[in-house]
Amino acid sequence: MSLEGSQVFPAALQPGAVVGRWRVLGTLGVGGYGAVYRVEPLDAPGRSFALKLSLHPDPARALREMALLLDRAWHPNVVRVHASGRWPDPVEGLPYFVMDCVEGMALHAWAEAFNPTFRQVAMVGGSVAMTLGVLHARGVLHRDLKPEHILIRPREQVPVLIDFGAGDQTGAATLTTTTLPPGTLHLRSPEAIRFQQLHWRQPELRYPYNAADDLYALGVCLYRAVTGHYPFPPEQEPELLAVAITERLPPAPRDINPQVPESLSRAVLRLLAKEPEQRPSTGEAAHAELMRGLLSGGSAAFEAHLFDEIPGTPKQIRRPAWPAQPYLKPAPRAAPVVESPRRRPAWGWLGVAGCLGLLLAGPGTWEVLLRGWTRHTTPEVLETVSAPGGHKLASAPDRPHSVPVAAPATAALVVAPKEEPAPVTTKPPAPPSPKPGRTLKTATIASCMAGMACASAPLVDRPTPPAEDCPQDARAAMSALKIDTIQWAAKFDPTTRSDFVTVREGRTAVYTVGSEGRVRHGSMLTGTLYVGAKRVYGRFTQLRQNKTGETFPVCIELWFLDDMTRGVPRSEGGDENTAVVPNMMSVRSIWRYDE
Ligand SMILES: Nc1ncnc2c1ncn2[C@@H]1O[C@H](COP(=O)(O)OP(=O)(O)OP(=O)(O)O)[C@@H](O)[C@H]1O
Repeated sequence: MSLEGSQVFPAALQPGAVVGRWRVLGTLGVGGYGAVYRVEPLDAPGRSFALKLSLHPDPARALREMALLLDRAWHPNVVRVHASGRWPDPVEGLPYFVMDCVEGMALHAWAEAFNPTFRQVAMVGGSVAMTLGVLHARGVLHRDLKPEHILIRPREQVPVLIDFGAGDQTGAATLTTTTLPPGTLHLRSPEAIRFQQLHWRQPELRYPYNAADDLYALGVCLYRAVTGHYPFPPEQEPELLAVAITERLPPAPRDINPQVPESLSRAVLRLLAKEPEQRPSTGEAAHAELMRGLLSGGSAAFEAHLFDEIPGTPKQIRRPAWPAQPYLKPAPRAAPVVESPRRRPAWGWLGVAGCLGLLLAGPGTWEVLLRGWTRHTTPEVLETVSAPGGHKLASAPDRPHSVPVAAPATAALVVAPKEEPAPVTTKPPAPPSPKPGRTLKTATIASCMAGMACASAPLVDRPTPPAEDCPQDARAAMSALKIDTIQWAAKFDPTTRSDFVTVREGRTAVYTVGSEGRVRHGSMLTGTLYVGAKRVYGRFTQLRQNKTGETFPVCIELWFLDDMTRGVPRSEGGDENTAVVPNMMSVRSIWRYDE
């Protein structure tokens, strides 16, 4: 392959390409930050290593990951680094480092492909917990633990942690430019999400990520391994997912897969406790809990295999079903997570958490709660936050930031018929209605009447949304659709003849006008609107192709052609949550959402 080609596509090196003194043999994976290749040394062919080539010229993240792996994160269960450099220019090029090539499978894939015993899973989980314990004691946090980052070597059944790119160590300057470190929503702890909801108007604040967050993520990984499902379905709308993580108790693993030994089920659920202080306090404590049943009398249950095999098709497992109503019980804040009440919820559950949460939560949460409220009018609706079409099998796309390499190049461009959020447009010249603040006040008064002390919601202008990189899969999809460098017209409400519409902050959908690239006229863009004092900003992350219903990840923003600036100027009217704007506006594809 030519050097020129390689320079342009660091994520697509072909076998035979040479990086420093390493020859590429194949691709192991492509994540949001780096492409990982199987390589061999030019001077010692036949030995396999993994080379992670940064997709970004800024060396900060790669250097930080390397420094962690070489120094404080050194551990037998953590991938080891052997060499580093820059490519193609040894000084100015993209940073890369070379590590052990872990001949293993991601934890969830291993669980399903090998159908190990609960003993083996408990040992693997315990080993990861111990490793985290050691790292935490050294001040190292992984911060992006997920099944894809726990590789299991099948022969020895030894877990190896990879991808410390989001990792942190005490004393290091923060690289994070967002409230939360890079990560995946369905693995975020409830307290991290609550922090973001409380402080969404202060993007300069950084969540103090800590050991309890890593242990929560381990709980999610183990839940996925022993049940075949994530405790909260990743394919849910992000707002619903966030509410579920903060407010709902997942079913015990044993309720999904009755084979899970009681003690293991309890240990996994403890890792998922809503409050960090209800989780094991250290990795070592988590290890002890995961091992408890193995060492006591009930160890026979640990000899069972995770899943039943489908008769007549050895090696094919039957994944346990996920209940249609998984979250029947609200999570009372500060109650032990293992003691889930059977009662139907009363008004009182909106208590202190509801009061504070409703007053201070981010727009997504407001929107979700409001939708529930207006549709059902009783608080019981908040019990059912499962995905509209029920929980999908865990093999459905998990939305990791890494794109599995085995998938075809168009893997991100999946057909995923899924209920979209209703557009939040309302027709002018009617005044903004219903006013979210009013509905929320009703809800808030209800919770205040339950005896809680409540303050009134602050009415401040929102800062512009924080900067954010466009994920790799969205870039690939936009290139494939041939819309990566264009701006085109869209309408908030294609059914009205009005020139202006009233829009509301939160989840929204707009419709493209005219076809561009491979995108049809009338395709739907879904995303989030931010209502500022002068302009309305919009970030759209999914495109649904008109007629075919195919969905694609994208990075598209509202753009105003007249002044060539992000966002659409507000017309007269509206309030802090709603704005009157032209129905027809421009959108443009971007590779980074800027502040
Ligand atoms: N040392 C390794 N041995 C084998 N495979 C690896 C190794 N390191 C990474 N991989 C594979 O490459 C994929 C991407 O690597 P990695 O997660 O480090 O990249 P990233 O850009 O930081 O990803 P993310 O977007 O998840 O943060 C991994 O999910 C894994 O499948």
